[in-house]
Amino acid sequence: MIYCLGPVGSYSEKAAKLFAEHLKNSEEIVYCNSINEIFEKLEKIDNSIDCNSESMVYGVVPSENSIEGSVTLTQDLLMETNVKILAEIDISIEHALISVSNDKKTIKRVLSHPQALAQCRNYINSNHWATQTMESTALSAKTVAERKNNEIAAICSDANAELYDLNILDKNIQDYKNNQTRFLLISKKQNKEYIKDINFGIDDLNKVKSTVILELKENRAGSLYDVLGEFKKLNIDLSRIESRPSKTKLGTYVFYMDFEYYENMDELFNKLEKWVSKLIYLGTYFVL
Ligand SMILES: O=C(O)C(=O)C[C@]1(C(=O)O)C=C[C@@H](O)C=C1
Repeated sequence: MIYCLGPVGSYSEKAAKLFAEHLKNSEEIVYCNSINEIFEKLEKIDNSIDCNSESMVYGVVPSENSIEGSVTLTQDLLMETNVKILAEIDISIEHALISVSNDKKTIKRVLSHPQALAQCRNYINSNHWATQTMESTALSAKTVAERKNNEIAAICSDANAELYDLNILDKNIQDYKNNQTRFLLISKKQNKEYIKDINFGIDDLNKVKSTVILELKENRAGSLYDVLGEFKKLNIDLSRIESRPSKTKLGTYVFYMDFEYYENMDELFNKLEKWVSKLIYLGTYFVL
């Protein structure tokens, strides 16, 4: 079973279907109303079941977009809940404008997920439309269909036009044409060795990476440098470093780091422990 942001027609559903192709017995997709709900559902699960079990429960969440950057809610919930990352996939996002109206001139307000509205900011501003945020792009399409109002339109994938019987008024409307969102497959599990549990049919370790969240012990000159030095000494290539507020005090941060496969994580963690007060290991996982 895979929890993802619904309803039918969301980009998260598309990601969930792609992940499902690699998972045994996990074709069933369960639609949630929000990203929070996905994490809440996973948190409640008994984590003693093993990854190959038919009852394994997964979640799919958006983590990062090429125009807007991090999906901060997902980043925060990764830190605050006890889930692990099992795989990652990047999806091309092409937004369309859809409505019950078949004339763009009647539109006064556009509905969508905040990430999608932000990805189309210039387009929306140039048309002088008001905006309304929704929990997902597909929910905005569903809402537009239900309200039957010529003045509102949804920003979502063009597939929603057929799903909700609406007209496509414009296609490929995001401000930068090459728009991609990264999605994560997550589950609740303690085991450090997921990579051995799940068979994604990938042997290439170049397609494996790890993510940790670190909080520095001290705020002094060179404390981040010391942490980065441990990666350098072990010759581990970092692919992302991002800071988020620690939420304990203004001006204090935690660091999210993605890095290439390294066979001895305990060795790395032992070295990092000297410099960090918190180390959350989010997993070693496949890039599909
Ligand atoms: O609303 C959706 O369809 C989603 O799956 C969410 C989401 C996101 O949160 O980034 C996914 C892809 C797009 O970047 C816009 C919205």
